[in-house]
Amino acid sequence: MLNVKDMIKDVLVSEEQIKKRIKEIALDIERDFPDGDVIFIGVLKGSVIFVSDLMRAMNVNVTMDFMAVSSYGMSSESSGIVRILKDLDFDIENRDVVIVEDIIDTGNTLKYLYEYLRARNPRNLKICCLLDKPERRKADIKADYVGFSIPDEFVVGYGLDYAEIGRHLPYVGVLKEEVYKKV
Ligand SMILES: O=P(O)(O)OC[C@H]1O[C@H](OP(=O)(O)OP(=O)(O)O)[C@H](O)[C@@H]1O
Ligand code: HPA
Ligand SMILES: [Mg+2]
Repeated sequence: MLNVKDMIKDVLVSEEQIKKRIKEIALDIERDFPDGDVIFIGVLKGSVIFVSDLMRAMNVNVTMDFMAVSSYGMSSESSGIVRILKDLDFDIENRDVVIVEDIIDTGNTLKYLYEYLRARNPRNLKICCLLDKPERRKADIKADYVGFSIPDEFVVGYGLDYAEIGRHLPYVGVLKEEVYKKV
């Protein structure tokens, strides 16, 4: 059986780099919300690993909720259509909210989510993403907290998948092109 590690071309962001950057992002969020009581909204499934590590780096109270959306499905190309598969459990009106995502690629997912959650009148609505691929942007959306800006390559690991493969890797790696491009 093909090992996921044989599908990786290079390690783009190492486990150590991720750990260090998460501490810095946590400090930035604490600086913006020193009283805590922030709601982190993780976007399933890709952000699960990031949101759980980021929460544990926080020294103020945070609560978590999740939304499930999907636009990529089993492909490496965004369909452009964002489907909500699970909505929030909690009311966010007048609350300080941070959407926590693994990656902004075309921006379609976050643009949709941002507008959707803005309509519920939170006091603050921020976006935090581990990875940003600015070259690929189609929707006009920017994150307030960014872990790493990366080139236009399809990556997996640390929550990110290709057809559900690779989420468990502790680092972010570039997928070999032959895995997702039919030649
Ligand atoms: O900026 P975009 O082009 O919209 O791409 C980013 C989104 O795509 C991926 O999710 P996916 O739909 O693959 O679901 P998953 O998190 O369950 O893997 C990723 O986790 C982001 O949510
Ligand atoms: O590079 C990526 N990898 C995994 N999932 C993604 N969703 C958008 N871009 C990516
Ligand atoms: Mg995915």
